[in-house]
Amino acid sequence: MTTLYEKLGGAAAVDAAVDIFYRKVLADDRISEYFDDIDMDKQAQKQKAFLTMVFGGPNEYTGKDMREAHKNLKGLNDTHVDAVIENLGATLKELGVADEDIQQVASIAESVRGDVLNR
Ligand code: HEM
Repeated sequence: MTTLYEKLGGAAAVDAAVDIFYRKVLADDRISEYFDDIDMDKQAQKQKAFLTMVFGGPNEYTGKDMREAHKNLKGLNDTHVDAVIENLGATLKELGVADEDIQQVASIAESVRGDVLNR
C-alpha cells in the first residue's frame, strides 16, 4: 500500500514542507511568540522526523510524545492548534499537494489535539 509519506513525495517533500511551514508559523502573530526562545533548526529536524513517522515513512523520531512536548506552553488553546493546522494545510497547498491528501494530514494533526492541549 502506498503510504501518505510516499504520496507526498518522501523525504524531500517533508523537508520542503517543514521549512515553509515554520516560515509561516514565525510570521503568524497568533502563534509566533511560542517559538521566541526555540532553536528553530532543531525544531524543524524534530518536526521532520515526527511528520515522517506519522505519515508512514521511516520511524526515526526520538523526540518527546505530544503531551510531554507541549505541557509547559502557557495558555495554549484550540485557536493555536487551529492556526498550526491551517499553516500546515496552506504549506501543502502551496507545494501542490492534492486536497484529499491535505485532508488526511489535517486529520492526523487533529488526532493529537487533545495531547497537545494536555486534556
Ligand atoms: C497540532 C499539532 C502539533 C504537532 C504535530 C506538534 C509537533 C511537535 C513536535 C514533534 C515537537 C518536538 C518535541 C520535542 O522537543 O521532542 C514540538 C514541540 C513544540 N511545539 Fe508543537 N506540535 C503541534 C502543535 C503545536 C502548537 C499549537 C504550538 C503553539 C502554538 C506548538 C509549539 C511547540 C513548541 C514551542 C515546541 C518546543 C517546546 C520545547 O522545545 O520546549 N506546537 N511540537
